[in-house]
Amino acid sequence: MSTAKGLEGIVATQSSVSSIINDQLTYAGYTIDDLAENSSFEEVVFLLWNLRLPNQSELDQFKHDLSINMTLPEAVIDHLHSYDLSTVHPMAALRSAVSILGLHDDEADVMEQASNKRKAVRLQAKIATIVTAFARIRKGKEPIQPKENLSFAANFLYMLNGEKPKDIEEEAINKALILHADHELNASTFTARVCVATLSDIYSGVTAAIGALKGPLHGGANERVMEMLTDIGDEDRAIPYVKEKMANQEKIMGMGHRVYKNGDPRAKYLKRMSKELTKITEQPKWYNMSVSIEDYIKEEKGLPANVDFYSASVYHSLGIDHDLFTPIFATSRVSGWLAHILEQYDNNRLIRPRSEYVGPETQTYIPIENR
Ligand SMILES: CC(=O)SCCNC(=O)CCNC(=O)[C@H](O)C(C)(C)COP(=O)(O)OP(=O)(O)OC[C@H]1O[C@@H](n2cnc3c(N)ncnc32)[C@H](O)[C@@H]1OP(=O)(O)O
Ligand SMILES: O=C([O-])CC(=O)C(=O)O
Repeated sequence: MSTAKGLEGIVATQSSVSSIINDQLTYAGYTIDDLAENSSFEEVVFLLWNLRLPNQSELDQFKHDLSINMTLPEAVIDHLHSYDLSTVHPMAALRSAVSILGLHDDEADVMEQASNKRKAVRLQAKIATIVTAFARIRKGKEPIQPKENLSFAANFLYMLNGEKPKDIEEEAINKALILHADHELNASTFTARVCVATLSDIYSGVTAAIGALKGPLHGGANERVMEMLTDIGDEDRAIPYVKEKMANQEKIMGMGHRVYKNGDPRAKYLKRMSKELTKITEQPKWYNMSVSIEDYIKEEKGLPANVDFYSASVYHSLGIDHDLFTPIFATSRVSGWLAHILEQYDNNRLIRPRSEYVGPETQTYIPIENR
C-alpha cells in the first residue's frame, strides 16, 4: 500500500461546486474575481447551491427566505445563557449551538432533497444570528433581531453592533463572505462530506465541519494572525519577530497553503481592503506589518499569504473581537459545506479509505494475571 501523508494530491471525489485550477478559483464556473467584484453574498450562495446565477426575482425571493429564517429558536438563546460564555471559544459555542438547532428542527432527519434544501436555508440564515447573539450575550447585551430589508452582510454587522453599518463596512463583510464561501475539498468540507456520506443528517455534517474549521491550521489561523500582529505591536519589530519564530521552527500563521504554491487568489482582495480600512482607522501599522511579513516569508520560504492572512487586519479594522474572526469564516463557509453536503447526498457512496498498518507485529495474548 502507498500512502500520501495528509492525503496530499489525492483526488477523493468529483464536485461541480468549486474548482482550483492553475491557482484560479471558480465557483460553479465563475471566477472568484468576477464574483468578488460584482456580486452579493446571497447571489453566491444561490450559485453554490444551484450551480447557476439567480435572476432578479429568484434572488429577491432567496434574500427574503434567508432573512425570515434568521431568528433563532428560544432554546438556542436559552442555551447561550446557560453557561459561562467568558471561558468558551465562540467556535466551540457555535459548534454546540448548531447541534442544538438540529434538536429543534422537526425535519432534522428527513432525508428528501426538498427538505434538505429547506434546512440549508435555515442553517445558513441562523448561523449569522448565533455568532452575533453569542457576541452580545457574553457582553451582557441583548441579542438583536435581524432587519428584513438589510443584506446578509449588513444584517450580520447590525446584529453584532446594534446599528446599521456604513457602506464601506457592509461592502468589506460582503466581499469577505464571498471570498470565504467555498474552496473545493478543504479540510472542513471534506469532514462534512465524510460525515453525511454515512447518510447522517445535515446538522451533524455542519457540526463536524465547524469542528474542523476551528483548528489553527485551517480557519482558526485568522485569529492567530491577529494575535501575532498584536504581539509584534510595532512595524520595526515585524521581521525580527518572524525570524525568531522561524529559527524556533514555528509556523507563521496565515502563510502557506496545501494547494496554492504561487499565491492565493483571494488574498489580494483582502490585502486591498486591509490597506483601505487601516487607512480609514488611521492604524496603517497593521497593514504595513502584514506586508513586511508577507514579503519576508515569500522571499525566505517561497510561501504565499493565504486567505486568513489579511482577513485578520480587515476584521480588526471593523472593530470585531479577534475570537469572532473564525466564526465569521464559518458564517460564510457554511454555504460551501451545505453545497457539498447536498451534492454528496445526490450521488452518495460511503467514504471509507484504508490505512497502512505500521503497528506491532501479531502478538501473543497474555492473560492479565501474567502481565
Ligand atoms: C483557510 C485555510 O485553511 S488556509 C490555511 C490556514 N492555515 C495557516 O495559515 C497555518 C499556517 N500554515 C500552515 O501550517 C501550512 O502552510 C498549511 C497547513 C496551510 C499547509 O500545510 P502543508 O501543505 O501540510 O504543508 P507543510 O506543513 O507540510 O509545510 C511544508 C513546508 O513548508 C513549511 N511551512 C508551511 N507553512 C508554513 C508557515 N506558515 N510558516 C513557516 N513554514 C511553513 C513547513 O515547515 C514545511 O517546511 P519543511 O519542508 O522545511 O519541513
Ligand atoms: O483549501 C484549503 O486547504 C484551505 C482553504 O484555503 C480554505 O478552506 O479556504
